[in-house]
Amino acid sequence: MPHHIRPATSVSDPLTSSPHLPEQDAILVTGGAGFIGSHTVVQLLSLGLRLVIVDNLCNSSEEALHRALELAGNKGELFFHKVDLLDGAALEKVFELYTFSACIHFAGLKAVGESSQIPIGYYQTNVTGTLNLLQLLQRYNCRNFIFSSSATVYGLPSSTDPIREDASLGALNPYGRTKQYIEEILRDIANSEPNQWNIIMLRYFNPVGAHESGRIGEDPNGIPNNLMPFVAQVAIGRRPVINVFGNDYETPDGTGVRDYIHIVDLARGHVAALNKIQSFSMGAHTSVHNSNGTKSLGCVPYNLGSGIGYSVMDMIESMSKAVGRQLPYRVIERRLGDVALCVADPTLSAHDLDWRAEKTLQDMCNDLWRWQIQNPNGYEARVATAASGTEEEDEEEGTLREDSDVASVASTSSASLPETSPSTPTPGELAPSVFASLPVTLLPIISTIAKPAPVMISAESLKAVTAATPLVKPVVATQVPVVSPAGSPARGATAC
Ligand SMILES: O=c1ccn([C@@H]2O[C@H](COP(=O)(O)OP(=O)(O)O[C@H]3O[C@H](CO)[C@H](O)[C@H](O)[C@H]3O)[C@@H](O)[C@H]2O)c(=O)[nH]1
Repeated sequence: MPHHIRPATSVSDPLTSSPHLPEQDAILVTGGAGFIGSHTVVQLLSLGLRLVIVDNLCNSSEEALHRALELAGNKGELFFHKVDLLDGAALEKVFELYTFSACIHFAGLKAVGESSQIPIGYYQTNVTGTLNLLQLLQRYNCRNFIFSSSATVYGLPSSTDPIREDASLGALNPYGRTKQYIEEILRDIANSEPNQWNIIMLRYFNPVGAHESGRIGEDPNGIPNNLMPFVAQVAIGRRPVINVFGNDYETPDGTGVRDYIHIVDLARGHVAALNKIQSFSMGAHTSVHNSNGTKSLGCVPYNLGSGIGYSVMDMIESMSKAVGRQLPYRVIERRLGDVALCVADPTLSAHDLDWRAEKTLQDMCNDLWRWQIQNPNGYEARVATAASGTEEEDEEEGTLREDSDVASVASTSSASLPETSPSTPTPGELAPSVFASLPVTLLPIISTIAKPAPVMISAESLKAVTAATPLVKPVVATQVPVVSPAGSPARGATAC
């Protein structure tokens, strides 16, 4: 039975508020408990949508889903299945339970360094996992798909200009190549069934920050690879000093420049993409055609970035402002594979998706700090691990403590918390329940997909029921590199 996103009242609807779904349909969200996934879930729930989350929780916490539902004011519906995408049989059980109108695919592994050490694991998890998912989507006739791609697919920028979607691709590591290959696969699939697929590939630049409530945020495993989670852990006192990877780049202050984007802006980008897909799904019912004459969107990449570049020193300065004291840093050698600058040209997203990044750098830092100070060890489920620390972490901190080459001394005691602005979920239509007979609870969680009929359990018993599932970390993003003197954002960019 074909499923379509319910047409809005007219094609010219701005479609910015709430994508409407047929009454019995749901949106499948893979990796929905991860950093980008959970923030997107808040946006979608706030619109009253029905979501089915599939996540193996290897790098995420179900607690994020509980909090997401709270943040959405208990709007919408959320069903969670702890399933690994490599377990095709378990995944199919999920497809047997619901009718999906669209899928947002976040799940995957995302650590650049690790991907060079275990490339087979990365190709298997990211590429094979995606193929399993796509096979089922095709079999169950859902051809509306949003993919978490990454600016990493661009590889080494050929110039210092902001990067457009038509730039050449050339990922530099196995992680990036999994994203690039999946993009190619998606193009092939769209071409194989003309006028049927609506696929949007969102190329994330550098997502940072947290929900403004401080309730959900990034909770990396072990030592953070990315700049801002590391900075936040220095701010909270879990690590002694920020390492600045080189200050001899061709940038205004010599440190690397990137296009940082607030996680909530990024999450809104997924709603914008869903709206775009909805308009084409509508086209299937009407005489609306794409500009190239086709009735479907096909497969289109969009950059999700601000178009503004900030240096590492800009980030440290803004985070210091958020925290209320100068954070300690030291300059060390460049990190292998880093580029000087990488910034998005967000023109196409603004034009086609009616989406723009709205939040400021200070918003990103204030919100990140709020999350970090309210959740010093991340989500509750990880407290035990974080508190004991890994051997690697202890070793590193020991080394760093002896290092005197720091710009200032960390002191968490003077930490200040930025003012909290209450979350204001977008009002939206409450979707009817998939299972009308089931009581609506705070978080209807279906834990067992081994049975054909869903079993709803309480949030409290969730951990007991969600036994072991190996594999995959939920996704997150990616990025790439532009420039500005400290505190003054540069539109676009110049050197690489
Ligand atoms: O401890 C750190 C971490 C990072 N940096 C610097 O901070 C900037 C941002 O680094 P991130 O690691 O936060 O982000 P990247 O842009 O390097 O990495 C992103 O882009 C990569 C591809 O280029 C991958 O996609 C990766 O997953 C994604 O996070 C870079 O100039 C980097 O050199 C530091 O100085 N110190």
